[in-house]
Amino acid sequence: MDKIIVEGGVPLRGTVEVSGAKNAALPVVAAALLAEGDHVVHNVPDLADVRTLGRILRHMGCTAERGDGRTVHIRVPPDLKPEAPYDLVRTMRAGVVVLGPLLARWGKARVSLPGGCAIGARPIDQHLKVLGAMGAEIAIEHGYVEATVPGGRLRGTEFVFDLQTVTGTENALMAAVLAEGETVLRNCAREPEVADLALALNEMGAKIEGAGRTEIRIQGVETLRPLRHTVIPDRVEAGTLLVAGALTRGDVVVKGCDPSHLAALLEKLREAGAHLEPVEGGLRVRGEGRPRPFNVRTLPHPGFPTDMQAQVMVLAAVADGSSVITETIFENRFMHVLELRRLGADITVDGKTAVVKGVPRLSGAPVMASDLRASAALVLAGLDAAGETEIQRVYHLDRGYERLEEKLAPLGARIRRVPA
Ligand SMILES: CC(=O)N[C@H]1[C@@H](OP(=O)(O)OP(=O)(O)OC[C@H]2O[C@@H](n3ccc(=O)[nH]c3=O)[C@H](O)[C@@H]2O)O[C@H](CO)[C@@H](O)[C@@H]1O
Ligand SMILES: C=C(OP(=O)(O)O)C(=O)O
Repeated sequence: MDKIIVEGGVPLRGTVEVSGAKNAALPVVAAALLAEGDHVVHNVPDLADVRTLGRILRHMGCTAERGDGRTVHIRVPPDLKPEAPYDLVRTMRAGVVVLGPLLARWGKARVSLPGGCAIGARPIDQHLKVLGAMGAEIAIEHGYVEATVPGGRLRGTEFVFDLQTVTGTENALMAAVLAEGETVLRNCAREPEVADLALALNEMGAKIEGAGRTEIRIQGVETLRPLRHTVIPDRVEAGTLLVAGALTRGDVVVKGCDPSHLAALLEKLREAGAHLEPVEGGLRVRGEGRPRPFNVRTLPHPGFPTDMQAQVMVLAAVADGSSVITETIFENRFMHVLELRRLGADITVDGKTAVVKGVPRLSGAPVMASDLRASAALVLAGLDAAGETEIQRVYHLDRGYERLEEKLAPLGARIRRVPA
């Protein structure tokens, strides 16, 4: 198991390029299951989760290969085995996004329930409810979702989600595009990744209106053509790099990001005293002195993203005053707190709320990553802490960042990966 070693205290300077979004690439690649033939998806990040999804597709009988660099080629055969096995799905929650397309195109699916997850229970009841409303018959057997569509074709429906779910909305979209008649989905997630998936589906010939809003209308079509799509930039990676620039009192240009996806974070960075300016093709961030304290409440998009909560907590940890951070999306997403305390942070947690009293400086120590964004927070903390921080279990980090250390080192960070 690799670890990452960071020596803190260097203000980061220079330009860094953002990769394609994990959370958009995963459903878009899964959407290939909706059409037989040769699919091409550009700007796909080379991440552990994307490689796992490739393995799931190959298990079904597809081919899925990375061409040169950021392009992925998928061939979907005329017949396949509509199954996502436990051994693959257990390492990644997003494996569930194959369920909608399998039912829509193949009328059958056997998909392992995702395994337990550190950040919360993460049920998939809404996914199953909407697919049931479209006519799928679903049973949970031996840890698998076993679903069939009597008659072979889902039918359009009107459905109101009990809560806004990102992958639930994505599964519903992918199911509805080939269903008979119209589907109206209400209380949908509005994340940019949902809109990107809808764009990709429309490029395949789907008829979706309203993605990115809470009400989405889909007219089902008979068949779709293969994908030709370029994935949007990763707003969470971009956000993490912006925090790195501000935290280290650096001067960093994050190229290739879309500022319109980052509004809630940028607001907080400004409140914390960072200077932000749009530059050609990206955003420039400059940090000066200690951050000012700020309060954050995670919410569905366009609110502050839960996937950036751990990273901004590091900024709060060295702020000149107290900040309050409230996590409303996942019930167990404060696991980085214990490790940040090991680095000298003064944080108390009461239920959904963390009170962070800024200290002048963190001090390096060995720490353990517990989940993806917690790992990113520990890397950030290490960039600023005095001395050396050694982060273990970086396989969590590699689920969502394309060799983060190789993006940070050219900015001057003293960071290295040590293979186990
Ligand atoms: C691959 C991907 O895109 N992952 C993102 C996606 O995860 P994911 O799609 O799993 O997250 P959801 O939006 O579904 O979860 C939001 C909340 O709804 C709850 N819920 C969800 C579905 C359901 O059927 N029942 C239910 O109760 C969840 O437990 C959670 O409390 O959105 C999250 C919230 O922005 C992000 O943190 C993840 O990075
Ligand atoms: C929680 C995350 O991802 P996933 O839904 O893939 O677990 C994340 O990207 O921070």
